[in-house]
Amino acid sequence: MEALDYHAEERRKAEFDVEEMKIVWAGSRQAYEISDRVARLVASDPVFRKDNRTMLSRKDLFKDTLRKAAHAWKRIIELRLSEEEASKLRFFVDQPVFTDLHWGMFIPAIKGQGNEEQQQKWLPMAYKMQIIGCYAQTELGHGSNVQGLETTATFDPETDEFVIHSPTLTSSKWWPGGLGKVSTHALIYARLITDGQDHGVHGFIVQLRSLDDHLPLPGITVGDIGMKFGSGAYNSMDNGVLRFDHVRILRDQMLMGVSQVTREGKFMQSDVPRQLVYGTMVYVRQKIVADASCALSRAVCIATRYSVVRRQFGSHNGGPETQVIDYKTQQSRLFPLLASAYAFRFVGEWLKWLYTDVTQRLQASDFSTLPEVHACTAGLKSVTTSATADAIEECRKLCGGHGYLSSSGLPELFAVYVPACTYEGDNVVLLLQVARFLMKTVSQLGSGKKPVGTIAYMGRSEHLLQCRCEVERAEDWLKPNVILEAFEARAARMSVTCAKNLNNFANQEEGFAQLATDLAEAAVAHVQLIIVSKFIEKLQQDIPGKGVKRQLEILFNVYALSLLHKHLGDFVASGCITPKQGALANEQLRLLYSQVHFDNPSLLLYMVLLLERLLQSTSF
Ligand SMILES: CCCCCCCC/C=C\C/C=C/C(=O)SCCNC(=O)CCNC(=O)[C@H](O)C(C)(C)COP(=O)(O)OP(=O)(O)OC[C@H]1O[C@@H](n2cnc3c(N)ncnc32)[C@H](O)[C@@H]1OP(=O)(O)O
Ligand SMILES: Cc1cc2nc3c(=O)[nH]c(=O)nc-3n(C[C@H](O)[C@H](O)[C@H](O)COP(=O)(O)OP(=O)(O)OC[C@H]3O[C@@H](n4cnc5c(N)ncnc54)[C@H](O)[C@@H]3O)c2cc1C
Repeated sequence: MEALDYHAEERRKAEFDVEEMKIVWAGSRQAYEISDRVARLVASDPVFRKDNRTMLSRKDLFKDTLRKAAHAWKRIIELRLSEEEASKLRFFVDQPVFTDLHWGMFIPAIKGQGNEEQQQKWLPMAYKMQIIGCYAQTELGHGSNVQGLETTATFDPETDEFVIHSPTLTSSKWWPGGLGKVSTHALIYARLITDGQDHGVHGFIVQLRSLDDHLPLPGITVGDIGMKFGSGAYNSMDNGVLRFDHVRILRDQMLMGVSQVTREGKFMQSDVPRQLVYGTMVYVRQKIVADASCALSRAVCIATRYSVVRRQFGSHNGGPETQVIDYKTQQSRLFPLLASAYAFRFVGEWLKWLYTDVTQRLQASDFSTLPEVHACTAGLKSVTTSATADAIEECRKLCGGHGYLSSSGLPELFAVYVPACTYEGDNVVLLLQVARFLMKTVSQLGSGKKPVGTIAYMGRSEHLLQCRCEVERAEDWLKPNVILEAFEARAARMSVTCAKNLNNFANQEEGFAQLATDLAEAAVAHVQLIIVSKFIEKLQQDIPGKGVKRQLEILFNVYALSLLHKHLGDFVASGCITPKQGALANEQLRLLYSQVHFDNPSLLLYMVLLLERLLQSTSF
C-alpha cells in the first residue's frame, strides 16, 4: 500500500466529527475559517516556498526572508487583512523575521508603557512600517538579571535630552532580533540617571539608522552577531549587537507610562507598580505559550504520519510487516505528546483570557492580579516550551533515521524552537519566579488572606496535606476529581515542604539559593496542576460534535496519567498516593493506549492528521 493509502485508511476509521474537532482546536469556527483560508493563501504563493531554505547560505536565506517579509506586507495591504489575519499570515510564512519583533515587542511595548502622547506620535509610523523597531533589552553581560543592565540614560537638564551610553563592553546590547541589519529604531532598556541618582531600568525609544540611507546614526555602532544553531532555522533573523557613544535623544523618548522625568529633571513614579516596565515580556510569554501547541502539533503530526507508514518486523507468511505505530513503546512515547499538544492548546486559550483580563484591570488601576499573571505566564512559558523542545527531539527519534533528514522538517523545527527555552526568560529563572510567588502564598496562609485563582487550592492545604487517594482499581483513575486532587496534593505538599525547609536557613535569600532545585520542582508541580485543571474545565464546557468530547476525555486522561507516571516519585513521596496506586495509574495508561489503537481504531491518529495543513514543507 502507498503512504497516502495508509493515511486514507486511518482517516476512514475516524469515529468522531472531524469538522467539529477542527473547530475545537482552532478555538472557534471563525478562528478556524481564518486559519484555513490564510494557510491556503500562503501555501499557494510561490514566494512563500520553504522547501529549499535549509540549503541556502546565510546571505541568501536573509535575502529570502526580506523578500518574504516584504511580500507578506504587500499581500496584507492588498487583501486588507485584519490584524488577526495578518498575524496568521506571518505565522504560516513560518520563518523568524524582524517583523516578529516589530509587531510582537516594539509596538506592544509602546502601547503598554508609553503615555497617550507617545502612543499617538510613534504608533501610526510603526503601524505603517515607516519605522521598524526592535526590543533591545539584553546585554552581553546580563540577560536574565534585568536589574543588572549597564547601559545608561543620563538626563541633561540643559538641553532637555537623555544621553544614552554604553559604558563597558558588557553593556553592549546583544541578541535583539531585527537589530543586526533592519531596524531603524529600538526600544532600549537603560538605567535612568537624573541628578546623579540611579532610578533603575526604564525603556527609551532610540533611532539607530537614517531613514534616508539606512546608515547608523552618529554615536551608534550596530551589527549582526553571527550564525546561530542549525542550518537555516533562526539564521533568518538578524540578531544584533549595539553600542552607544553618548547618543542624545529627546526627553519625551523615555516611555513615560510607568515613570516620568520632568523638564527640571525630577523623577516621578506613577502610582502603578514598577514591574509594569516588564509588561511586554508578560505579553510575549503568553503568546509563546499559545505557540507551543503549534510547534508541538507539527512535530507530533510528522511522527504520527511516519509511524503509520513505517513497517518493521512481524511479517507472517510474506504478509505486511507491523506498522510501527502498533508497538506499545511507540504509542507510549507518541500519544502523551499528542495529548500535550491539546493540553497546551487549551491552557494557552485560558492564558490569553487571563492576560486580557489583567489588561482591563490595569486600565481600571486594579493591580491585584498582576503577581498571579506574572507567575502563570512565567511558569507556563517555562513548562510548555521545555516540554515542546523535548517532544520535538522525541519525535525525531520516533521517525528513526529519517527523522534526522532535513526533509522530515524536524531538524529545522527543533533548531528554530529550542531557543524558546531561553528567550523571554531562561526557563529555570522563570520557574524560580513562580516558586517565589508560591512561597509568598504559603507564608500568607495563616494571615486570613484567601488565595484565589490558580492558587485557590492552597486555601485547602490543611485537607490536601493529609488526604489519601482512594483509587482501588485502574479505572478509578479515569475520574477527573481523583486526578485533580492527586495533582493538587502533590503541588501543595511540595510547596509547603519547601516553605518549611526555607525556615532552616539564616535568611530567605540563602534558603532560596540552597533549595533552588526543590523550589523549581515545586513550581513545575504547580504549573502542571494548572494545565490539568484547565483541561478539565475545557471538558466541562459544551463541546458539540459526535464523539469529539469522548476523544478529548481520552486525551485528558493520557496527558494527566502520563505525567503522573513520569513524576511518580513526587506523587508517592508527597504521601497522597501509594506505589500500588501509581502502578494502577500506569495500568490504566496502558489500557488507554490500547483503547485508542484497537477498540477505537486510530482515533487519536486522525486528530493529528487533520492538523496536516500546518505542514506545508514536510513530506511523509
Ligand atoms: C505576535 C507576537 C509574538 C511575538 C513572539 C516573538 C518571539 C520572538 C522571539 C524572541 C524574542 C525574544 C525576546 C527577548 O528575549 S527579550 C528579553 C527577555 N528577557 C527576559 O525575559 C529576562 C528575564 N528576567 C526577568 O524577567 C527579571 O529579571 C526577573 C523577573 C527574573 C527578576 O527581576 P527583578 O526585578 O530582579 O525582580 P525580583 O525577582 O526582585 O522581583 C521583584 C518583584 O517583581 C515581580 N515581577 C518580576 N517580573 C515581573 C513581571 N514581568 N510582571 C509582574 N511582576 C513581576 C516579582 O514577582 C517580584 O514580586 P514580589 O515577590 O512581590 O516582590
Ligand atoms: C534566539 C534568541 C533571540 C533573542 N531575542 C532577544 C531580543 O529580541 N531582545 C532581547 O533583549 N533579548 C533577546 N534574547 C536574549 C534572551 O532574552 C536572553 O538570552 C535570556 O533572557 C537569557 O539570558 P542570558 O542569555 O543572560 O542567560 P544566563 O542568565 O546567562 O543563563 C545561563 C545559565 O544560568 C542560569 N541562571 C541564570 N540566573 C540564574 C539564577 N538566578 N538561578 C539559577 N540559575 C540561573 C540559567 O538557568 C542558564 O542555565 C534572545 C535570545 C535568543 C537565544
